[in-house]
Amino acid sequence: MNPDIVKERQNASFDVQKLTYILDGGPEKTKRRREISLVLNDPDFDEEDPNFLSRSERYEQAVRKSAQMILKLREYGISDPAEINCYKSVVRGNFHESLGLHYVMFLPTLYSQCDQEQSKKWLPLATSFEVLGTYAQTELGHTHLRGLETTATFDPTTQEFVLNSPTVTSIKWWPGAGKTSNHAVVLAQLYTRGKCHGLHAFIVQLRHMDTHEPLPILVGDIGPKFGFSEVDNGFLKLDHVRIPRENMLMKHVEPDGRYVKPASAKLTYGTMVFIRSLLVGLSALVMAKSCTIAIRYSAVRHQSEIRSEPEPQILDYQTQQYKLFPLLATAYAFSFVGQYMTETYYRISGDINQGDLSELPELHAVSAGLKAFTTWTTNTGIEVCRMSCGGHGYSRSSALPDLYAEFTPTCTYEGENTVMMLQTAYLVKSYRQAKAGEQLRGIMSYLNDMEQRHVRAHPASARPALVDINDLSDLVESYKLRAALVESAAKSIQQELQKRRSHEDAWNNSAIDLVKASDAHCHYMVVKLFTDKLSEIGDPDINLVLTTLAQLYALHGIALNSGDFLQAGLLTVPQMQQIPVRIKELLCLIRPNAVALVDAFDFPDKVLSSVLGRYDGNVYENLFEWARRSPLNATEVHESFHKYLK
Ligand SMILES: CCCCCCCC/C=C\CCCCCCCCCCCC(=O)SCCNC(=O)CCNC(=O)[C@H](O)C(C)(C)COP(=O)(O)OP(=O)(O)OC[C@H]1O[C@@H](n2cnc3c(N)ncnc32)[C@H](O)[C@@H]1OP(=O)(O)O
Ligand SMILES: Cc1cc2nc3c(=O)[nH]c(=O)nc-3n(C[C@H](O)[C@H](O)[C@H](O)COP(=O)(O)OP(=O)(O)OC[C@H]3O[C@@H](n4cnc5c(N)ncnc54)[C@H](O)[C@@H]3O)c2cc1C
Repeated sequence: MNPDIVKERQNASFDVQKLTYILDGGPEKTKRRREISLVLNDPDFDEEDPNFLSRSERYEQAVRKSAQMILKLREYGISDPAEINCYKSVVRGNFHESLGLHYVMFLPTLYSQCDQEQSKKWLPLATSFEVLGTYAQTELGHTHLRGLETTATFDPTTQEFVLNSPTVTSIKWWPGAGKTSNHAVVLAQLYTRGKCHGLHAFIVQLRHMDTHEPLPILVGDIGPKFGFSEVDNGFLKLDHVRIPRENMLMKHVEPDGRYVKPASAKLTYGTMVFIRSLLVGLSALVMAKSCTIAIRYSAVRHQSEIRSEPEPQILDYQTQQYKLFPLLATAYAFSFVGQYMTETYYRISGDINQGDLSELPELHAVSAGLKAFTTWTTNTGIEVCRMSCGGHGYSRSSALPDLYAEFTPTCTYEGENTVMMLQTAYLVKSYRQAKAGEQLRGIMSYLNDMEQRHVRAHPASARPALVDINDLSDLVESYKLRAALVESAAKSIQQELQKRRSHEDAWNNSAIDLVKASDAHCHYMVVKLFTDKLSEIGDPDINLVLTTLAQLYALHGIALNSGDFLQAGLLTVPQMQQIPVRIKELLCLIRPNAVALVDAFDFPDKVLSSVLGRYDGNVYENLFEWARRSPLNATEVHESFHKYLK
């Protein structure tokens, strides 16, 4: 064990184990997660470091691993979805799996959209993996749902739908598992009795069940990408492919071609809401991994000098702490927000299953906004962690390049982030309702008293100083009032309308304000949820260290967005000047606990797969060992010498 890291752990002021329990949701859950993590010792999962393999080899290794996972899940009798998820995230490490789409999109779509008869037919096939599925929605030319071109036209004479990609732009593009799957949920515009009824979901068989040969359908892999090398993102061109009427999910077409309206057309989009909710938790997980690597490495790396003494640990540099500790605070904040998002998703989708759709718009708005907010922040955070590790952060042995490459598409897939932020229509609508005197409930209720508070541009000196910057509840209140930026967005729309612009143009001309408002709303939610969580934590040592992190998260966010807080007169200039001073004090308070705080995330070394982030801190000897395994070192003299240089 590296002596620096040993010393760091001795300095901790709290019980790391107890904090792990809080993150997991209780000691029982930690125990079970650790039991599941024992799978890492299973020799059937021994594998080559993917960084040393070609794309095809990586795909093959991933398929083998996916198949092994299925067998092992059966062998160990793991069937609870949360446990399956835990098991898989341990085995997957920092990479995706080729059967990922089957689990996260194909199966959930079947679960939520099959009627009884369809469930009877498809669920046994899909849960036994005879049917391997993907989710084919995006097209070469469009992602916007109303713009999708693939059609499904009902033919009452044969009781079939005819699926067609009429143009190049209508070819399905991106769905994972182009080579792996034999079925797809295809999203297509439904036509019956000559009328279009919008987007609906259909189950389409793509390949022969025994030979895996494609049916008369063009299907394949779209080629190498920035990351996602284990995943065969695919293309799919349907040329008048016929499927039985029963393959339409939720069965909205009667045998005579009559269309039966669903309770809400948006139920077809439910799987996206599910994944967006999951991505909030994934952001927390990846931010936590990145911080673990960068902070442990910063504790064992010595460089340069502060005083004329031996080289200090780089974690002692104030600038290093300023790079990493706000991200550490963010990892904790997002972990609690991830827990909230999961609970909210299951609560509201439970109500939806019971026929109560009243909270669907809020679930959509919150999951879209938090997905965008947390993935954007994490995406930037991983790169900060990588650069804070200097040159060694650039080596794939650090895992940080892979974490970035695998994570960055979360800002794009499942709804491009700007587009998701623009789903703030709900916020503006809520604002208008509140203004008209309606009492809002839930997370939007803060808009109820906006008219009284009138938060808008004010000379800061003209307002009383409302805020004690050391008081978290005051900071939450400030974020809440800043979230009233929605008022500016609503006003911008109003001004545009007064200029006789159409509603659509008024919206587009206010889009920057809308995204800002949405961002401010999400930021408020994160600060509030982090602060609320503190009241649940009884252990005084843990409460203290998490309060310090929550203060750092809140103040750092204000420092980064000082213009908003000053403009709205929420903080005075002298208060603003105190914030950097307080941030520096908080960095000093966090410093002795930094390693313990990342230890509490409890990532096994094999899951982190990072030489820099090793628990024992023995970085240098293992970096050397890793480099020696590079395929270029397989022979002392590379064949290119004989071919070209000699
Ligand atoms: C420590 C913590 C541990 C936690 C561990 C967590 C572990 C997690 C493990 C695994 C994680 C999963 C890993 C994932 C790997 C996944 C691999 C990749 C998957 C990628 C798959 C995809 O990308 S699939 C394709 C996705 N495509 C999109 O998202 C398209 C985006 N576009 C849209 O959604 C829509 O076009 C739009 C919303 C932008 C517009 O909708 P529409 O076209 O209908 O137009 P309107 O603007 O008119 O909207 C009408 C109306 O409907 C409302 N609305 C829209 N969408 C919804 C919805 N989904 N639900 C409810 N309501 C909706 C909209 O707000 C409008 O409302 P109005 O009231 O009429 O204004
Ligand atoms: C790794 C990966 C896996 C994927 N897996 C799947 C899958 O399994 N199944 C599937 O169906 N799809 C999948 N996708 C596709 C993914 O869902 C889309 O790429 C995503 O929804 C974004 O759409 P787009 O690529 O068309 O981007 P575009 O919408 O073309 O975005 C390009 C730019 O235009 C801007 N823009 C677009 N519309 C607006 C607007 N209304 N207002 C303001 N700005 C706008 C965006 O902000 C962005 O800056 C995957 C994508 C990736 C990268």
